[in-house]
Amino acid sequence: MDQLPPGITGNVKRFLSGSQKDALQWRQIKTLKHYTNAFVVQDGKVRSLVVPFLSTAHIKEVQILLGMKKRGWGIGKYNGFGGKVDQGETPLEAAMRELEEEAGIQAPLEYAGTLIFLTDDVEWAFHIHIYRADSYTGTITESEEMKPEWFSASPDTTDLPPIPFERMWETDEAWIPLLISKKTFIGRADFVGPKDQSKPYKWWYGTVEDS
Ligand SMILES: COc1nc(N)nc2c1ncn2[C@H]1C[C@H](O)[C@@H](COP(=O)(O)OP(=O)(O)OP(=O)(O)O)O1
Repeated sequence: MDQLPPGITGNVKRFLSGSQKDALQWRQIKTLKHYTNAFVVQDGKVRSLVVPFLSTAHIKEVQILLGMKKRGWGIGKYNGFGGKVDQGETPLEAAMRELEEEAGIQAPLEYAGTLIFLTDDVEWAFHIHIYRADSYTGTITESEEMKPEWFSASPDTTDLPPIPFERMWETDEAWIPLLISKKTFIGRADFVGPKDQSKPYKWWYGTVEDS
């Protein structure tokens, strides 16, 4: 196995890695702050596609709920719902709280993966606990922080817009497919540049193997 980036542990298998400039090293992790990010991924309608001269294929749509961040860190970007883990909370409790505060819903969240992000303007490493759920209860409601919207993970079969990767954090495109296909993942991405224009220069994503 190739050398794992600092902060990545466990029985992992590399899925994708890269760098803009090979000479640059991983940033040093001085302190970690814990964050959450929660996604609802649900089956949509079953569509029938007629394949000429062959048969009719029945394709199930997959839909993902994202929120457009209206303020603060990552403003204007689409992401899952989440924020800092408060003192005395477990990451799961924080994820449930943030999902309710930001999207107005409750969901049976399950652990999906872990991401570590470092960047110029912030001296700590973001340790993000990612969760997903297949269903939710309550009414999806826009909050002061997030504007929720459904997107399609199977764009040819639906009227919903495709996942807006061009308006998400760069490198999200690497792990969102793992989240959707329920493969537990772990990753790290180091960014450079000022806050709203920071770009990844080194990244590593892997799947977590059963031990
Ligand atoms: C590249 O960096 C990031 N990528 C992705 N996909 N998500 C990220 C990245 N950096 C941070 N995040 C996530 C982690 C959290 O879910 C939010 C940030 O949380 P926020 O700063 O809004 O924390 P809150 O507790 O909500 O802050 P308030 O005090 O403003 O409520 O973004």
